Amino acid sequence: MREYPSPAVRRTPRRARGLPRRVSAAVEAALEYGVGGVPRSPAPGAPTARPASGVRRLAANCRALARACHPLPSAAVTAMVTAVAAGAGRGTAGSAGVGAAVLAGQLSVGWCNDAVDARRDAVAGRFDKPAATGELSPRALGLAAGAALAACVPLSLLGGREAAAAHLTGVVFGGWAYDLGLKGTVLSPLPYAVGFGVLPAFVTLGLPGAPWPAWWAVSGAALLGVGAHLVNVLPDLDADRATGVRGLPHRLGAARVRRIAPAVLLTAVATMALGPAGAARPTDWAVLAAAAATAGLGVGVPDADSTVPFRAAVAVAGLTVLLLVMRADTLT
Ligand SMILES: CC(C)=CCC/C(C)=C/CC/C(C)=C/COP(=O)(O)OP(=O)(O)O
Repeated sequence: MREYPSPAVRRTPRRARGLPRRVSAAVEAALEYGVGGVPRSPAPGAPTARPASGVRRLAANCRALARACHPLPSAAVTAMVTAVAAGAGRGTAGSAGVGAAVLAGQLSVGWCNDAVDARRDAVAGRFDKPAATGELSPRALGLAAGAALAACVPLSLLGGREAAAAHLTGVVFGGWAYDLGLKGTVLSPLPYAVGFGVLPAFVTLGLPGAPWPAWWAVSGAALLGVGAHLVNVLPDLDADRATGVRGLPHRLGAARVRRIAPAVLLTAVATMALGPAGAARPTDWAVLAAAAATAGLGVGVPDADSTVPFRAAVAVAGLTVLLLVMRADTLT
C-alpha cells in the first residue's frame, strides 16, 4: 500500500512548499498530532477563530461550500451547456432545465472531489480548499455531493428519459468515477472524455423526436474534456505527484503536457469546424485560424518555465467552447 503522506512531502520544508507561515504551522501540527492531515481543531500556531453565531456559521459554511464546488469550471460548463441548449432549440424552459441539471451534476462532482481529496489537499498545502483547512469536514462535503447528485436525477429527467440517461452517464461514469479513483490512473482523461462527450446528447435527446447528436459534436466535446483535464492538472502536477497522484498527465510530465494540451484542444476546434456536413462557415474558419495561431504560439515557446503554453491552452479551450456554442444550431 502507498505510504501516505509520501516521504517526499514529509521531507519538503515549509518554505519550499510555499505555504504561508501560520497556515503551514497548522498543517504541520495536524500531521504531527495525527489528525488525518486535516486540521479540524485549532492546532498550535493556527489562526484562532472567534466563536460564531448560528447565522454567521451558516453563512461561512455556504461560502465554504461555494469555494469547494470548483466554482469556475462548474459555472463555465453550466453556462456552456445552457447556451448550447438555447442554440439547439430547447427553448427557455428547456434550456433552464438543462442548466439546472448540469449545475447540480457539476456541484456533486466538485464536492465529491474535494471530500475525497481532503487529506491529500491538506498535505499539499491547498489552502484554497475548505476541506483541507478544516472549514468543512469531508463528511459534510460528501453529504452535499450526495444531495446534489440526488437533485440531478429529477432535473435531468425534465428533458426525458434518454436525455437523462446520457447526462447521468456523464456525471456518474465521468465525474464521480474520476473523483473516486480514475484520477490517479493512466486512464485519467477517460472520465473527462465521457463526461463532456455526452453533453451534446443531453441537449439533443431532449428535443422533439429525441435525435442523436452528430459525430463531430460528440467527439469535439470529448476532446474538449480531455484538453480541459490536461489544462486543469498542469499547475498542480508537482503537488499531485508529491502526494502520490499518478494520472496520465503526471506520467507524461509537464513539458509534454504543455505541448499536448493545446494540440488536443486545436483538434477539438478542427473537428467542430470541419466535421459538419457542408462547407465550413466563414466564422468557423475564423475561430479555427485563431485557435491554430494561439496553439502554435503555445507550442512554439522554447522556455521550459514559460506560462505561455498554459495560457495558450486556456485560450484555445475558450475558442473550442465558443465554436460549440456557435455550432449549436447544427448539432443533429
Ligand atoms: C459534464 C460532466 C459531468 C463532466 C465531468 C468530467 C469530470 C471528470 C470532471 C472532474 C471535475 C473535477 C472536480 C476536477 C478537478 O479535480 P482535480 O482533483 O484533478 O483538481 P483540483 O485540484 O482542482 O481539485
